[in-house]
Amino acid sequence: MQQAVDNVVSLKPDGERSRKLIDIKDLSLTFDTNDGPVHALSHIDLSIRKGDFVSFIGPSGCGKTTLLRVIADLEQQTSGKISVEGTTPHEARLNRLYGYVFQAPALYPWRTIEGNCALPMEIFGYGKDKQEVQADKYLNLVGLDKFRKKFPWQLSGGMQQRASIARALCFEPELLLMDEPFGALDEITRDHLNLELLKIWEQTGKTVVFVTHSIAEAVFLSTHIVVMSPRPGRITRIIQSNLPRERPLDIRDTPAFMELAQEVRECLATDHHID
Ligand SMILES: Nc1ncnc2c1ncn2[C@@H]1O[C@H](COP(=O)(O)OP(=O)(O)OP(=O)(O)O)[C@@H](O)[C@H]1O
Repeated sequence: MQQAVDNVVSLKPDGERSRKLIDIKDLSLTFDTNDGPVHALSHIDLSIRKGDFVSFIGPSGCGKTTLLRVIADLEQQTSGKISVEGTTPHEARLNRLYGYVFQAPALYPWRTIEGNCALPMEIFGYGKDKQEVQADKYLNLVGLDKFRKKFPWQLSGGMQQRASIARALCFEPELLLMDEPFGALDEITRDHLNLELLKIWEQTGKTVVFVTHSIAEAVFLSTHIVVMSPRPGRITRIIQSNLPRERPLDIRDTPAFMELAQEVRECLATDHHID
């Protein structure tokens, strides 16, 4: 059964329904390859409201990254419609609506952490002073203020990933698109960055779309969990979290958390066929 995020209650703290930021209707994407067509996305319907934290979860090849890339205007759909803040993804990109965090931090080794953070702002034509103020603000937010003059190779993997989150935030995009940002990190660092990310989400009120393979991570972070399945890539279920917004790590030991994780696990198992 498919249920759009839009169909479940998504309330702002004052009780009002927040506005739609991403609206996807009957969207499909087929890649033409030498081995024939690959149906990466099939009939996707999804609405994401401002302030939501939405995770895409599903087995390898179910189209999570492709869907994120369509939102980011890095891939074009074959059919169907998508709007981002009421415009095309292309216009949204030109309007600097989103910051994108990749699985690998992708920092330039010859630039300092501060210099890496400043890069998108340079491209967008920010003045030097503004670049400094913004880099300062977001390096502080991710706890890297003391490392601003270091080069990426002088930092741990987790710190590099925090720097790439600061880089994605420093031009104040409304939307944060994150493609398995913590997938390559050890569990302790990952826990720590999950907490940091929730804190940033609370403090900045951003909308986050997050790709993960981890059920625990999806349940811990999200307001909505989008379960996907492959061949063709499609949404099989959208689960709204009933967990409180405030989430210490030990929430994972509560019955409510475990029940939700079990629900996601069952959805994944139902649709996961190994060929
Ligand atoms: N540029 C491309 N050209 C051809 N096929 C592609 C391309 N990009 C992705 N695919 C295919 O589309 C399908 C969906 O890929 P995608 O990377 O979105 O899946 P995913 O769920 O993110 O997988 P993973 O969890 O392994 O990262 C896969 O079958 C993949 O091989």
